[in-house]
Amino acid sequence: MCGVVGIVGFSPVNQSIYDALTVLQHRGQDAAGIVTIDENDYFRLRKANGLVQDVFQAQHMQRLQGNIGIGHVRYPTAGSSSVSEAQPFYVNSPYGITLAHNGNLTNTNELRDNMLKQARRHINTTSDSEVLLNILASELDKFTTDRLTPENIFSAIEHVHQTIKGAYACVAMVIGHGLIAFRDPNGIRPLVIGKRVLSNQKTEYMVASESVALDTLDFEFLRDVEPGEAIYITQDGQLYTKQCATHAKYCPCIFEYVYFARPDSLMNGISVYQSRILMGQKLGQKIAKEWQDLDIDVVIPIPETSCDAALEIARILNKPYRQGFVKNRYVGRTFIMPGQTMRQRSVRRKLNANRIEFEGKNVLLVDDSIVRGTTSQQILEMVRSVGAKKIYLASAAPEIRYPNVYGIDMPVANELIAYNRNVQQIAQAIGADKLIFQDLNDLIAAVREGNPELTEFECSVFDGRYITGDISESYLTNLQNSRSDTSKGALQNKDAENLEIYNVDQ
Ligand SMILES: O=P(O)(O)OC[C@H]1O[C@H](OP(=O)(O)OP(=O)(O)O)[C@H](O)[C@@H]1O
Ligand SMILES: NC(=O)CC[C@H](N)C(=O)O
Ligand SMILES: [Mg+2]
Repeated sequence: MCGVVGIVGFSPVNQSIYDALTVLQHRGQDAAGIVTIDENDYFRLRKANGLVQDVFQAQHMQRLQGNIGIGHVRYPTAGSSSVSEAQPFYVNSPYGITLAHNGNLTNTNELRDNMLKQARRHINTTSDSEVLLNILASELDKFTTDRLTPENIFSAIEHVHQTIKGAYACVAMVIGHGLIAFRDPNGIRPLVIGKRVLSNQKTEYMVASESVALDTLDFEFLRDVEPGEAIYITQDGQLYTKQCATHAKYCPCIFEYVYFARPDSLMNGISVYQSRILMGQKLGQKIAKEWQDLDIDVVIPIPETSCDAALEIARILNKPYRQGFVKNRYVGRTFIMPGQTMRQRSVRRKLNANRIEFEGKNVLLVDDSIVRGTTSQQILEMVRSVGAKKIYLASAAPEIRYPNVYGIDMPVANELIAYNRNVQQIAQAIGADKLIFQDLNDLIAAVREGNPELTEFECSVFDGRYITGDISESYLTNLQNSRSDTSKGALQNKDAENLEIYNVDQ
């Protein structure tokens, strides 16, 4: 669930893009990149594996000159996690284009073949985002004029929408022109736009995955970029917008609200924080109804994302809410780490139990979601070892039984703890005395309450329905073969690092 940002300003944007990426860090911890256009119309690029604070040193920031730029934090969901697949990507023709992408394409292989056969474009990595950039480049290349008009750009995006499938929220820059941003016709991945009016009345624009990036930089939130819509902001600050898809509709990813997004973001008109409070409320009511005679002493969240929901559950159940775990602030999110071994090792380093809150008590632990069960298995073991009597577990999201193909790295059903198991069997596998999940209808209702105009959500991990209509059994089998934890490990060991052609180490 990468994070993207783009700014068209009237003074250097390097620091602002850096700051925006730091507040989008929760969306991707694997690699970060910034590209700017300097006053001589050269791209200036720095990207590498690591957190934002590690990737950009003073010497990189000084080189990232220019008043227009884009940035990316990466959580790999296609290809490898090698630095050669860090974003933004660059292509030199036409004009010189760079692009950063959040999401995942579902027809990448076919597109890659077509690019080679029809446009004679070679793609040097296994990244779907490099394919996407080449499709955009190839569409822009069809105009023979020296300068593209806004209509040319929108027409190119229309064709991009017709060609690619899947989820994408993108920012791109074209030398001599400006910044382009666009969102897939289902609006699966988020994208917002904001502005900042300077004292000389000039307006700077910013697009970002989450509104929290606008807040941090004192940009005024304008609105969500609509599904299918494209935004074009020229290098001198003129804003153009157009709906570029014929059947655009809102079907945003519900997992953004469950886990990915920051609670202080406003996404598709819905406060993420409010949706989590409501998830807690609904689950609290279900627990009160179904576990009437359960003797719960205390409600404890598994930090960090579950805290908002857990607090509300405690309120509904009229039980004390306690911080039973201490979270190590120097360990990031475990779910978005690339391999299962790393995820497993990190849970124990990240969370430690406060014995006093557990000893001799019946505890209700709350998590926002249970995916592979990595967190809950280890946490429950730890909680038992510090003397908890009974351990009950509640998940603010329903059982996750299906792979995701739109930008969440859960490509294989049998890696999911709920796959082929009923609630009792999951409880047993995790080691819980009792387990309860949110109902899907309640989850949808909790999120929808913030914006009742939204009628559809992308819920495939819960119900196995894929909105783009192109996900077959054989697609999922291929995905399993290429992206399971075992095959990813093999790729990493082979030669993914050698794919690099741009040396970005310095
Ligand atoms: O069942 P699993 O495969 O372990 O995945 C689910 C867990 O992973 C996430 O936490 P994470 O540590 O990524 O981030 P957080 O601090 O935001 O909760 C999520 O909040 C759950 O706790
Ligand atoms: N999580 C994402 O949005 C990933 C973007 C892209 N598919 C990549 O793997 O780099
Ligand atoms: Mg968590």
